[in-house]
This record gives sequence, structure tokens and C-alpha cells, in this order.
Amino acid sequence: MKIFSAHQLKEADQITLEKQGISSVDLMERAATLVYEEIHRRLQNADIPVKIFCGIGNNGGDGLVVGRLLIEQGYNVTIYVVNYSDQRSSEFLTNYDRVKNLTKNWPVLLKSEEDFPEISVGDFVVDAIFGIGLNRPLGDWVASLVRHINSSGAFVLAIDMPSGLMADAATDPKNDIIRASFTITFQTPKLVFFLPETAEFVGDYLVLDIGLDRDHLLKTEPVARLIGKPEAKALYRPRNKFSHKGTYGHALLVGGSYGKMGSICLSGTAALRSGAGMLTFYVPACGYEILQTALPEAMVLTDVHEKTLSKIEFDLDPSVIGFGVGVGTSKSTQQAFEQLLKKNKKPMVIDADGINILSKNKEFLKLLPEGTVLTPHPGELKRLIGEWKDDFDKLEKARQLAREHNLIMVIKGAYTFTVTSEEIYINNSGNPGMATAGSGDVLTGIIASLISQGYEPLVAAVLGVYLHGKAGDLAAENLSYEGTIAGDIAAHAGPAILDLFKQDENNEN
Ligand SMILES: NC(=O)C1=CN([C@@H]2O[C@H](COP(=O)(O)OP(=O)(O)OC[C@H]3O[C@@H](n4cnc5c(N)ncnc54)[C@H](OP(=O)(O)O)[C@@H]3O)[C@@H](O)[C@H]2O)[C@H](O)CC1
Ligand SMILES: [K+]
Repeated sequence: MKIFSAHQLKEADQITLEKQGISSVDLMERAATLVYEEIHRRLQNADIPVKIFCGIGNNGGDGLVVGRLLIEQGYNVTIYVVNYSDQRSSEFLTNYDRVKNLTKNWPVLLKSEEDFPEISVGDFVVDAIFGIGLNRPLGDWVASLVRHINSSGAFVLAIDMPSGLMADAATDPKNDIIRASFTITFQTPKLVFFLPETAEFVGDYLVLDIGLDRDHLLKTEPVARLIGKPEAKALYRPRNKFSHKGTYGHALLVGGSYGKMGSICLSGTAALRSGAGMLTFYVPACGYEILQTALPEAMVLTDVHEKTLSKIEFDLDPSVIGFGVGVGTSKSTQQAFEQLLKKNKKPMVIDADGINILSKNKEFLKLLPEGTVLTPHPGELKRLIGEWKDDFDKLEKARQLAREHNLIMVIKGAYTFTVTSEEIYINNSGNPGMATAGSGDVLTGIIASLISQGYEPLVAAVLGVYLHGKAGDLAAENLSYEGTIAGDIAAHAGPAILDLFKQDENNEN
């Protein structure tokens, strides 16, 4: 699914009005009617107080339409107009009149803290104060209204965006932002729904197709793409009946150290479980028996050194090299890595201490082959690109590094972002059960495996991240979030591939 900016959505809005020959009040009616239907489907005429807080722009206009439709349906509704300015939009004014013509309970005007109504835990609050039009921090009393709503404990449904969040710019999480229980958003989710500093304000979200012009949206380059099952399925390449193990490449995983052989074993298991034709480990000598025993399907080459890597030499022609898992950052390992980079032309996936070594030796970056995939978690990323001001700054810095060295940056998190010089992909599979030791090692193995099978590195990264998340989801279905460990994620890489072809009941992810 494409993610558009506020500017792009407003442009699509205008084009839709022209092409469909409708007014913006009509489009507002269409969008807000869908919101009303969702609310009605959930509340089923329950007799609970519904309190709708409307701004004076078009987000507020949506709130007024929702209020009117709920009143018509017999709900117990109070509409509050958050009168932060006198610049009411014309769509707001049209709908303000429609409400006033319908009921004697006219909207209540809020102009300062004295006007705030009481909000009880059992109320159903609709936040229609600001949507994608917010472009600066909230003024004083509106900010305290947001605090008042947040502290009520009531269920809060945000229309389009939780008020206080900007669609395409960083919002200081210390600012006042509606903490929505649920967000119903129009046409596409917004980028900030997925960024670590702001995602928590959104709650669960639902995207409503409000019928913006399809042709226009199809040809508009998005700010990011959300990768769910349909997108991942489109990337998957079925196997040829007459293929052999050579067709699916030979993955070489270089890493491990004394006490950390489990990590590379997890990567290797995941690589084979996701389809690599052959797998060789290159590890310090102490790993030989461990890996031959733990993963008999793999071959093992050893360094002369017992506990860490000192010289990476092998007589085979790998399709891909995965480097860094469990490898440590000793001086001899850093040197061995440099030597490897100087002679290697094969695609690479670099994780964990591999990334830490790059951070210590920035000059190594220019030795990386084009399209190298780096898979940092936030700590590793910080060492690599330095501190960032906010999530947008982080994305920009990651993008700059990707551009400078032709890299693919897989930034791991609750929503993993894959960033190239041009594009952003946001993964939509996975769960909190995957926050467990070794989960990242499994991801490295899956991405390396897909490259070894002939997927382009970017496709391998995007599909690999999705399959990894889905494997975690499938593992947690049986084992719970708490009970899922990295080995379970690796074991479910195959079922995650099978799942691409399963029809879900709700036809979504
Ligand atoms: N295409 C769609 O997705 C549709 C969206 N709809 C809804 O419309 C809103 C967007 O409405 P808009 O009127 O553009 O913006 P807001 O309602 O969010 O904000 C209103 C104006 O408030 C001003 N502003 C911005 N920040 C602040 C602030 N901190 N304090 C005070 N005022 C602020 C700003 O105007 P300025 O000229 O002052 O900059 C805003 O324009 C969208 O979210 C949907 O809910 C349609 O209903 C259907 C189509
Ligand atoms: K809102």
C-alpha cells in the first residue's frame, strides 16, 4: 500500500473533485459517512455519551458530519467546537449549519480551559480537532484540552490523525498529542503512524478508501510503501520444477566467536529454512563441532584462530556473503573483515558486529559492493550514522548513507524500515514476541538466503523482512509472544512462505 504525504493527499482531493464532478462538501460527506458507519457498527446503538471535539477546519467538518449522522441514528451526542481560530473552513461552516438545523442541542463552543466539559471513563470521545492540516504545535489551551482528553481514560477515536501529530514532520513526543485508542484514517495511513516516536499515539488504525481518484494515486510516487501480504506475494518467485540445489545458490555466513556460536547457527538455520541451495559457515575453530552437530545440512570452514576470526580465506564461490553475526570486534577480526572486503565482489549482508566494525572504520564503507544490505538495530544505527534529532532526521541520515555508498539500510524496529537512496519500505508483519535474543540473526539468514536464490538485494531485503515478521506471527500463534524464541522464528520461515498463498478470512494481510 502506498503512503502519501498530506500535500499529495490534498492534491488528490482536488483532482478527485474535478474528475468526479463533486464538491468538497460531498467528498467530506462521503468520507465522514464511512467513519460514522464504522462507529455505528461498533457501538450498535449503545446508550453511552458520545463527545465529539471538532476543530474549525475540514477535520472538524468531518466531526460535524459524524455527529449529525449519529444524532440522526438516535445516539446521545454532544458536539464541541474547539474554537482555536476564526478562520473556519467553508466545509466546516456548511456542516455547522446542517447540525444546527437538525437539533436544538447546538454545538458547544470551547474558547478556553474554563469551557472544558467533564469527560468520564465511560464516554466515547471522537477527536476531530486537527487532521493532516496541522503544521505547528498546538496553542496553549488546545494543548491543555488534549491533556484533558488524554487523562480522562475514555475511549478516543481519532479521525484521520490523532490531533497534535503532523503527517509528514516530526512532532516532539513531549508535546501534547491525542493518545488515540483507535484511528480511522482516510485513503492511506500516514508515515508517522509507523515511526517509533509517534506510532504509540495512533492506537490500532483502520484505513478507509474514500474513493480518491485511482488513476492519479496509481501514478503518484508515494513517500513510502507499506509491505503486507499482497506486496510480499508479488515479490515471491515460484520455483522451477527442473531446478537443482545450485539454482538456489550457495550462501556463506561468516561470523561467530567463542560463546556466540548460537547466533550464526540461527542465521544458518534460517537461511536453509528459507530456501538457500547450500550453506557454508566460516567460523573460528571452536565452532566446528557445534555447527556440524547443530546443523548437519550445512558445511563448516574454520579460521586458524580458536575463538575469534583472524583471516577469512575460503576456496568456494559463494552467491552471497553474510557477515557479522556473533563475530565480535577484536582487532584481528576487524583486519580480517577489511581483507575480505578488499577482495570480495559478491553481494553482502552485514549485521551486528559487522556493522559495529564499519562504524569504527568508516573507510571500509567504500569497499562494500553495490547493493550491500545492512541490518542495524537502533543502537547499531546510531553508531553508524550518529545521533539523530528525530525520526525524520534519522531517515534522512540513513538515506544519505545509502546514497553515498549504494547501500540498502534495513532499520529494525516494531515496523522495520528498508531505506534506499530513493525509496522507503515499511514492513507490516511481526509482533512484540520477536523482541527476543537472536531474532535479528534469523533475519540476516533469511535475507542472505533470498539473495543466494537470485533475488535482487533490495527485493531480498523487503521480502525477507516481511517473511521474518510473518514467521514470528505464525510462531506466536502457537507459542504466545512470550514463548516465541528465535529458533521458532527460523522454523516458521517455510510456513511464512506458504502463508503468502493462503486466503485470509478478512482478505487483508
Ligand atoms: N483528501 C482527504 O484526505 C480528505 C480529508 N478531509 C479531512 O480534511 C482534513 C484536513 O483538513 P484541513 O482543513 O486542511 O486541516 P485541519 O482541519 O487539520 O486544520 C485546519 C487548519 O488549522 C490551521 N492550523 C494548523 N496547525 C495549527 C495549530 N497548531 N493551531 C491553530 N491552527 C492550526 C491550518 O491552517 P493555517 O492556514 O493556519 O496554516 C489548517 O488548515 C483531513 O485530515 C480530513 O480529516 C476531508 O473531509 C475529505 C477528504
Ligand atoms: K483528528
